[in-house]
Amino acid sequence: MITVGLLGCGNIGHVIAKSQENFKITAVYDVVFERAEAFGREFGASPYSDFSEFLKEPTDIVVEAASVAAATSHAESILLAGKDLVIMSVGALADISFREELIQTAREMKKKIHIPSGAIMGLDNIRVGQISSIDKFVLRTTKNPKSLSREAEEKTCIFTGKAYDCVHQYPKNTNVAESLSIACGRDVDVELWMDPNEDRNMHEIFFEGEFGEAYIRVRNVPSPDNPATSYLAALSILSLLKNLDNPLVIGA
Ligand SMILES: NC(=O)C1=CN([C@@H]2O[C@H](COP(=O)(O)OP(=O)(O)OC[C@H]3O[C@@H](n4cnc5c(N)ncnc54)[C@H](OP(=O)(O)O)[C@@H]3O)[C@@H](O)[C@H]2O)C=CC1
Ligand SMILES: O=C([O-])CC(=O)C(=O)O
Repeated sequence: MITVGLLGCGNIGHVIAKSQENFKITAVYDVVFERAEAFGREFGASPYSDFSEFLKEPTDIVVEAASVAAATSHAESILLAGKDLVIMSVGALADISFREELIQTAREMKKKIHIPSGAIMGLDNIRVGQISSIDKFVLRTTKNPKSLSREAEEKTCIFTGKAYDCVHQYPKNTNVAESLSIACGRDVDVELWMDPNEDRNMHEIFFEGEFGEAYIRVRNVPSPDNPATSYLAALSILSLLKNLDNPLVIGA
């Protein structure tokens, strides 16, 4: 049984807690301690108000499902505590020097940093961008204004530019832009749209290079408890955890 420490007792945390099979969430931490306590009571995990005490619990892996700020503050100490790490708030890795320091720490500690596929598909083969030339890479994300905590009467483009800038402006909505950038090895182009007639969180990926061309479109059901987050994002952590101890590795 894999033991999991959960950082962030919100929407994703609850989805994964409801489907514990080959893993058990044994320790939880949230910026609001009462939330960690309630979560601990419901799912039988120990709640912590002190992050260093949370790290002393003997867990194999910590799942960060909190915020870019949480990932930035705590990722290094999680690795230094000898735990593998799943990062959901991938925007934290947009800072290249921070990312390289984390990778170096993980290497020294012989630990892994996992970036789940999250709210998109195709991250596995998009890594060809690291070994082969890419001529074009665009992510177009379209969400209902509610998912962006905004209002709009018509379809409106609210951002065009590089992933690095987008994740800084919309850290709760465009972590996938950073996942794609890390996978393909370049700061990808991003368009962010809000559309009052779209009830899904849609991500379209346009990708051209030496290999040929690809177009991937996912139209995700928003999480009922947090419409900014696609339900698929939580499922992707579950599939990652389910396969962690499987000797058969698929889609690498
Ligand atoms: N990689 C991907 O594809 C995707 C990534 N995400 C990201 O995953 C993360 C979790 O999403 P979700 O569960 O829906 O978010 P929620 O807001 O529902 O839950 C996050 C929980 O973590 C808490 N939290 C925030 N900051 C901290 C902190 N510094 N320390 C401890 N707890 C903290 C929040 O508290 P409070 O509410 O008070 O802030 C909240 O209780 C988000 O960063 C989201 O942007 C989401 C979708 C896709
Ligand atoms: O869940 C989604 O559709 C994408 C998202 O919020 C993110 O990348 O942060």
